[in-house]
Amino acid sequence: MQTRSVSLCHGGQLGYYRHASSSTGTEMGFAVFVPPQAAQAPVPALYFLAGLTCTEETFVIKAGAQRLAAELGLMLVACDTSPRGLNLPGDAESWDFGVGAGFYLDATQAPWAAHYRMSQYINVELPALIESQFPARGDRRGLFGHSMGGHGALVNALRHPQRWQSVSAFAPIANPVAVPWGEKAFSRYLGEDRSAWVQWDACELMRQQPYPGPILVDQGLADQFLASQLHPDALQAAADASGQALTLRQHAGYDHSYWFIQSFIDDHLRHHASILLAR
Ligand SMILES: N[C@@H](CCC(=O)N[C@@H](CS)C(=O)NCC(=O)O)C(=O)O
Repeated sequence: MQTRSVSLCHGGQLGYYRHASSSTGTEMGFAVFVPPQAAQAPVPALYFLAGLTCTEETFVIKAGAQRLAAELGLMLVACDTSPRGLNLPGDAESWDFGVGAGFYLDATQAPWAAHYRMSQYINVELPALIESQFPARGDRRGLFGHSMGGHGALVNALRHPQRWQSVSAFAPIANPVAVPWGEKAFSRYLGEDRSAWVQWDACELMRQQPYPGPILVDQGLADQFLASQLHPDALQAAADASGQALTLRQHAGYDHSYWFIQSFIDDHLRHHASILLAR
């Protein structure tokens, strides 16, 4: 692991790092905010998954999460949205597929399957690295994200509830099998057989087996992607059908941007803290 920079922030420490990832076969960047409480004892870590076109820097710079994380005693971890630097055919032709658009799944189709293994990365490799290099508890992890990363948080928590003790999402792509972003990515990463897609769709997974805890989702009603790509109504229907405890809050006037995230980030940190810091 290589340290790019470390800065004091709200009494804690914000660092940017790089490492050679065995999941992706590339160098991956990530950011960690260590709250001041970690000087006394290991703290819970809350992992953020960003949306299309973002990097590990986006959340750190734009969400405004560090102040309250420092107060609550939560570590924050932000990772990149895909492998980079591979130059696979077609990986840089569009902003919603390939570089910056890994969808937090494990691809099964060539040439993506060898490198686009973001689910393995966020579920296994990154927590192992974080818990060996930082004062993070291995028994209290939270997962949240935005848009493509909201999809990533929901599906990975639903698939691995034993790894993630809390989960929430901002404007998630809630039903990717039914929208253009999901269809484009899944048909290439997972192949044309749609039966393989359902294992990476939050609505489908929730109907099979609800997540064993409450889920918080915030959605802006002026979000430019709401009708075409996000489908929170499908998530609510899946929750109703499966008995999932879901708090879906819809906010008039808010769009898809980090101004929306910044406006509700405190509620998400408190949601995770209420679970991860409970005795
Ligand atoms: N590049 C796209 C927008 C992509 C986009 O909105 N990405 C969202 C996630 S889906 C984001 O968080 N962008 C980074 C930002 O707002 O800082 C466009 O030009 O329309």
